[in-house]
Amino acid sequence: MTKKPTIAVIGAGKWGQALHFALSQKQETLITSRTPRDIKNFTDLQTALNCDYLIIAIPAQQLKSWLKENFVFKNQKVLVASKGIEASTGEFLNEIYADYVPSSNIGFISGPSFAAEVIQGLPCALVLNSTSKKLYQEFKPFFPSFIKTYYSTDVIGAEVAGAYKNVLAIASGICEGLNLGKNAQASLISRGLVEMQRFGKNFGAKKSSFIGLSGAGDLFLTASSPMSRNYRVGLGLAKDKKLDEILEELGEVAEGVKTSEAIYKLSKEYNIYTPIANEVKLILEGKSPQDSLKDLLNS
Ligand SMILES: NC(=O)C1=CN([C@@H]2O[C@H](COP(=O)(O)OP(=O)(O)OC[C@H]3O[C@@H](n4cnc5c(N)ncnc54)[C@H](OP(=O)(O)O)[C@@H]3O)[C@@H](O)[C@H]2O)C=CC1
Ligand SMILES: O=C(CO)COP(=O)(O)O
Repeated sequence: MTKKPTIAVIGAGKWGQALHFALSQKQETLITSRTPRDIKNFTDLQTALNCDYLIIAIPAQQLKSWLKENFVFKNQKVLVASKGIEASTGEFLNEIYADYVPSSNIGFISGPSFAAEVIQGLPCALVLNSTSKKLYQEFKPFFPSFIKTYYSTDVIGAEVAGAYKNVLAIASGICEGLNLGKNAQASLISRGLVEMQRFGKNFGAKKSSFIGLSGAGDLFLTASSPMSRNYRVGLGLAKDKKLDEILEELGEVAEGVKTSEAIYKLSKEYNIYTPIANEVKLILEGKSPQDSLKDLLNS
């Protein structure tokens, strides 16, 4: 008799818990995290790492050290749920994972998906991006009927879109907080979409990923709703709050903050025109949003 496959979510923040809820509709799904929690099927890290299938929902900036300290490859199939670019090195997450998991065993989740809605079982559509269609076909049956899954091979496109939209959501929150109006916000979001596509193209991303769920889908979601943590960072910056204070109040990760540094670094290195992301990075460092607005209008 063949053994039933085992699956675990690693990282019990908002997204990890929502994915755990979703996957638990179809099969017993384990969950683990740095801080123990009173959640059904919560387990220790070693038990989770021994599962056949893993979904890893650890913030992008913590990933490298977490993998180094904890991860041992035992032929597990991995789905990455994080959205960000490592700020200190400018590395994409697929590059960081490449030291631990072969490309045949790894996929990246993208698309519009607020954890708060997924954990209520509300419908959504996600893209599972992997060079291996077999990996997609193995993960697909784990997802419940309220989540429609699509397959794409464009790993870098999904990664850039998921990371970049967080920075643009900060910009959009600033726009809202400054009461610049819906015309300005729509212009910002659509130029942001062009900008992220230009950035992605430099790294080999496909255009189609940016006009689909991973790009436009996730950007429209997060850049238009205070449900987004990144958008709320922008609202706070527009009200002249200090970044530390905003992040403390948030109490959850806002990946766009560090990802704006990574984009700034990469855009300088590769000479890519990324005006909106650059202004977000400068505002986070103290530039006045009004000065950024002037500079964007005149660039
Ligand atoms: N929330 C959402 O709607 C969505 C989030 N994402 C992405 O998923 C990722 C996680 O987000 P989310 O769950 O919402 O964030 P949260 O802030 O809710 O949770 C992050 C979790 O990461 C864990 N963590 C933090 N630092 C470390 C570390 N050094 N080692 C191990 N674990 C650590 C913490 O675990 P502990 O509490 O146990 O210490 C914490 O619960 C992000 O990249 C985000 O962009 C993607 C789609 C949707
Ligand atoms: O990625 C998300 C939804 O798809 C969540 O966005 P925030 O991290 O800004 O809340």
